[in-house]
Amino acid sequence: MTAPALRPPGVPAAAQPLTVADFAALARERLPADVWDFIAGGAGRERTLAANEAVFEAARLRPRALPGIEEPGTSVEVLGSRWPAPLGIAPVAYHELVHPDGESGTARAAGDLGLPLVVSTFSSRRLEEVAAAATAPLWLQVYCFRDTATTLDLARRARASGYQALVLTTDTPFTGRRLRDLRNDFRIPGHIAAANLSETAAAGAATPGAHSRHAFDRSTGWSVVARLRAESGLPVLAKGVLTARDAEAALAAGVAGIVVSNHGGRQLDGAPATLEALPEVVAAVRGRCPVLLDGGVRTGADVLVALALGARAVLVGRPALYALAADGAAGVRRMLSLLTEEFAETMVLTGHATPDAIGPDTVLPPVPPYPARSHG
Ligand SMILES: Cc1cc2nc3c(=O)[nH]c(=O)nc-3n(C[C@H](O)[C@H](O)[C@H](O)COP(=O)(O)O)c2cc1C
Ligand SMILES: CC(C)CC(=O)C(=O)O
Repeated sequence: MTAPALRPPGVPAAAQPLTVADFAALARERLPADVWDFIAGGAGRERTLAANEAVFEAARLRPRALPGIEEPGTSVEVLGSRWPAPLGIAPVAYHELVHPDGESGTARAAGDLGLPLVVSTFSSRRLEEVAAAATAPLWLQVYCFRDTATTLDLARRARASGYQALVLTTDTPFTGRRLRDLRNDFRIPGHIAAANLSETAAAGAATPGAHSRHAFDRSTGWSVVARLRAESGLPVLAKGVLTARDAEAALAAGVAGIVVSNHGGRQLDGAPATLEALPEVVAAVRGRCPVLLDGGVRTGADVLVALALGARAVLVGRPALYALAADGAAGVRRMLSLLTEEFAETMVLTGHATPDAIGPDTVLPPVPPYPARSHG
């Protein structure tokens, strides 16, 4: 693995990013203000955005004295694949917004660590091109378009190019009310494309809010899961489930997995933090499918807390873009390595030799009031 070239000669090793927060600071320095706002921001008053991280920060871990673990095993099995750590990259649109390496760079980095990448419908590289760069599992995230042919075409192309699952986003009949983007009149720059979509389907995608309002199919119901499965032959996960009721509906529709997610606080402002919602969903699912979580995961200890409360694995969204902005594929590689190392160290300090052993007795449940977070 090559070291990231973030450190000019003469700059001490300590100046290297050591945390996701360090990557965020570098990204903020490097990105135009409106692009930063598009990525870092959320919907409405950004209460849910803030809560995602704050609830993780409020969690307390119970240490284990003399744990007697030389080297923990960090790998987990998800949908028949073994991941070296319970960690993957959530679908985020337009990686080229932050670095010319784009999704191909992210896929290379994830592949170097053997960790999965969920490619967004709004990838700035064609899903086939991303597959060519990948060496670890790829899943394709799917939005449902009013033009059904567009949706089904994505499902078929995913199968044809070796993707292992589809991730149906269920919380976005249109994009949330993102005040930063409205105030900035944010548009995706002209040289960056929604590369997976035909010219007709992509028309207007430069303004994501307006595009979603005319292009997304709001009449979509759970029957689409069977349709996507039949069209692609792939397992379908539902992303955006926060309640027992929706978990039941997803299972009844035949999903292979559930991602507890509030879309990084970008949809319903006031929705629970994902870590708050996780126990309700896990209890409803009763082991019938793997439950993943995204939203607010920023450290390896956060990964362990999510596993303790019943997640099989977690996904990170913004951290991938921050790391890509900071140093392209090398940055993403370093960010994923840091999280994996932190997770392994936290396993030892809490006395866990394998992820399966991490149970609810490992954490004291987070207690409000949660610390206030600033999101720039
Ligand atoms: C800039 C940005 C773009 C996103 N694009 C998509 C997308 O295209 N499809 C999707 O399902 N979720 C999308 N998401 C949501 C992420 O998949 C994920 O739910 C969220 O980022 C997780 O929270 P985190 O950023 O705190 O890790 C996006 C999030 C961000 C920040
Ligand atoms: C282009 C957008 C629809 C991507 C998205 O889901 C988001 O910005 O949260």
